[in-house]
Amino acid sequence: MDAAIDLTDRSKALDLSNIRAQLIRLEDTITFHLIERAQFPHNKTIYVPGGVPIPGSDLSLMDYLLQEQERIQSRVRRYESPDEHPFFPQALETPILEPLQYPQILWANDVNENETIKKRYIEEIIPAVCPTNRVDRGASQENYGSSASADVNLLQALSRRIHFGKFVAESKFQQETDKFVQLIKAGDRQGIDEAITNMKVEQLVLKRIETKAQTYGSDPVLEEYRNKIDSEAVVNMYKNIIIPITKVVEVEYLMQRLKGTQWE
Ligand SMILES: O=C(O)C(=O)C[C@]1(C(=O)O)C=C[C@@H](O)C=C1
Repeated sequence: MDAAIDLTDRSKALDLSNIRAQLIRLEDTITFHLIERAQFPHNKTIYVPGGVPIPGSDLSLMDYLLQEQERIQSRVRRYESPDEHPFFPQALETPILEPLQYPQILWANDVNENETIKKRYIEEIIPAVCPTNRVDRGASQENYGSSASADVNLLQALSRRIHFGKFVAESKFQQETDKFVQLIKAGDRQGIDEAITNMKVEQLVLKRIETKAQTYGSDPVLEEYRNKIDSEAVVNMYKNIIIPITKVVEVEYLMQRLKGTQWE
């Protein structure tokens, strides 16, 4: 089954089972990128502005690489796609490719949780996945570039997964419009949060991600390559960071959903 979501077809893009299939596929991407990152030490220096001297920039090495990656990817339309959100909007350039015509799927909104995602990534995810109490004491200068490259891949995948919450929210709004209009009009963020929450689905996500971290994180043949990634850290990351921020995206998207509509 090809689970890649078709953003050129509105009804498919808003079908909740298609959206969830996309979230499931992104779990694989995130798990594999985590395994890539976890083979290197924490390398704290790459997250500190000026920690690694960069000619003409006082950004951290990771921010520098992320910004430059976004700049070049903007040229091939990455940020025209409604499921992509930049960390450095000011770095984006006019695409060299012709614009694509996407049907309107999402309502106009300016929700972008990337600052929060990056902060929690640096402060919580990386220390849990790449602990400093290793034999290398958490640093190896020769892996700075590789570590930052893995970070960029991971942050982009996490951002995509989390901002898919907008499609989930739009789909739920379509399903239960009257209920959401009332909650949104009342400014009831907590009520919206409760209405978009599905504990059963969350439990399934956590169970599945644990199995994936354990399975993908161990070599099928070589005993010494077991537990390439701490599955408990991965489950906690989903439970405490990814799912909660996805819900913030859903709630904040819905809070803007009535602008310019008949319900405003
Ligand atoms: O699948 C959904 O319905 C979502 O809203 C996504 C998600 C998640 O982040 O995985 C978030 C909130 C729900 O409680 C369940 C799952």
